[in-house]
Amino acid sequence: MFMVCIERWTFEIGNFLAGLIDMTELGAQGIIYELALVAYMDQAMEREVQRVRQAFLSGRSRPLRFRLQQLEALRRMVQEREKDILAAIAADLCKSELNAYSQEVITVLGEIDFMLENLPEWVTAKPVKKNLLTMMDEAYIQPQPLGVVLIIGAWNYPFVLIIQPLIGAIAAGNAVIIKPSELSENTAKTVAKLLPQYLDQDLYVVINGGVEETTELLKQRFDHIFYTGNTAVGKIVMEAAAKHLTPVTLELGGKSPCYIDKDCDLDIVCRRITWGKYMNCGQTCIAPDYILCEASLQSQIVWKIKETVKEFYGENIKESPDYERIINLRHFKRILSLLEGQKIALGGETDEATRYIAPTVLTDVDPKTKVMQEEIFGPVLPIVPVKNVDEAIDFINEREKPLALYVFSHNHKLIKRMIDETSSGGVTGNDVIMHFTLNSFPFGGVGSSGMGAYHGKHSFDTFSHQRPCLLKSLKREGANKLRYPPNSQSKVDWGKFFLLRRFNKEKLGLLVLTFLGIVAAVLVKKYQAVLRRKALLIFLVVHRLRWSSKQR
Ligand SMILES: NC(=O)c1ccc[n+]([C@@H]2O[C@H](COP(=O)([O-])OP(=O)(O)OC[C@H]3O[C@@H](n4cnc5c(N)ncnc54)[C@H](O)[C@@H]3O)[C@@H](O)[C@H]2O)c1
Ligand SMILES: CCCCCCC=O
Repeated sequence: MFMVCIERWTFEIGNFLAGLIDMTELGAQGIIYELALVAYMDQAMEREVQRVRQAFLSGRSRPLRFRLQQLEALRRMVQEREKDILAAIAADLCKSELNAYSQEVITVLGEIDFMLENLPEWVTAKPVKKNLLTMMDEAYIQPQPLGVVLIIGAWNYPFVLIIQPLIGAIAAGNAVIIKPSELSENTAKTVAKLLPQYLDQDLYVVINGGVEETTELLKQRFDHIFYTGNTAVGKIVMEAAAKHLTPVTLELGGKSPCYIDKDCDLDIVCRRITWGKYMNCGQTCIAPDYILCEASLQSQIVWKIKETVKEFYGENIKESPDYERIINLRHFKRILSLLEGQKIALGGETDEATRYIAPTVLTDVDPKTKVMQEEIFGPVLPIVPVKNVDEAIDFINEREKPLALYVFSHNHKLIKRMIDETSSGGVTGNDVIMHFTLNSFPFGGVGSSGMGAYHGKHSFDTFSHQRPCLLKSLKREGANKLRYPPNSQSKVDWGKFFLLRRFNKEKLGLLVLTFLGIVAAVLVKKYQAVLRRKALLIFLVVHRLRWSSKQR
């Protein structure tokens, strides 16, 4: 109905404009038709967000029992439809089902189990310390859902990057709109098909689409936006969120450095780096982006990575089920352009038809070249020689704060120093990627690699409002006189005493006396009858004794 109206309106205005601005009738109508489509999409998005908001306002996402049921249903979905999910990821990234399971499904199942186990404790109100003014009151923090949350996912781990934040948002009692990446379209379609079969259809909704749809979606009002993707779009998301003062979590990227100290076991170091760098064909947000080491280590590192690549992927890497492909031609060409003018010490073979790029290492890389100016997000590993750890630290600190930092050394003090003197979203010493797997850690960036964090309890906190609740009684009004006008020096002094904890002996003595007086008054009131009986008895005994003595 709305569309029909828009079309008629388009036709009229189009004709009018064609005459007015001397354009062909068709051209003007075309422009207006486009505008009308945008308006239509805008309305459709608004209606969809309204529908989800109504569901949230019904209150049914809040009870603990409901949240646990939905998380259990999500777990059932992952278990029962595992084949569909793995097939979709495989189709998007040319990934084996075993790898898709280990990299995405295990993480999701682990996160759901962790939530189910801990949620009953997390949702309960937590009492807080009180001060002298509130010691008779009830004071606690009650975590509450934020409302309607928008989750925008990236394509490189297309399942876990939308489902893991969804778990946190459900656990915290929110309604959720999920916008998967359009680049991993098979996973996007599968999630859109499966979620409504298992979860509440009005509270948790998938909206698929590209930049245009996301732009329209971002015009709507949300209570939180959780975005995963590149830094440039992160800025667009934050700008859109600012219009409604919506808080954001931005899970972005960056160039994660990897420093190799000469005091280490290079065989082990290179095996770990090879695993983390070429997993998912280098398309991992926390993959080591480049290596910093002394120039003399380069040739050994190249040799050992070469041996490990052979061990992991065999002689014919293209045939390996463990080696993925680049997501699309645009990214394929972008990565190839980073190789221009570089010394390729390993790999470099490519095949455009299958978007294959071999595991590649570049040596003696000049920091001013293109490969060191942007996040690589592909299987290319530059080695930048530095003189020592001091130079490595300076190198890192002169650049944007990365999402991850890796340091390899037998020297524990050197690792600690590197941690103390640099900044990054997270750190793993003597390994790569692994800090992502520990759900007691907050996962997120800092500076240009992002803001906010998630995983486990950190997800629950991200999607909750920590609401301070103070419950006072309508009695004890006398004590409140202190804060009511007219103010006086004495009131300020008492305020200082109660709130600043600067104990003034004189005032404290007075307070103790007052307190003892109150205790005495209470005791007297409580034991009034007994005291009266005792006093009467004493009086009678004394009287009787005096009377007896007089008789004698
Ligand atoms: N920190 C993390 O957890 C994490 C995880 C994965 C990827 N990343 C980072 O993400 C980047 C790769 O992802 P990507 O950005 O190529 O993914 P992408 O192209 O899938 O984009 C991410 C999302 O943003 C939306 N989007 C794209 N352009 C937009 C626009 N102009 N306006 C509004 N929305 C838009 C897309 O529809 C998609 O849902 C890398 O930098 C990587 O390091 C970070
Ligand atoms: C082992 C899974 C790593 C997922 C990292 C997410 C960022 O790309």
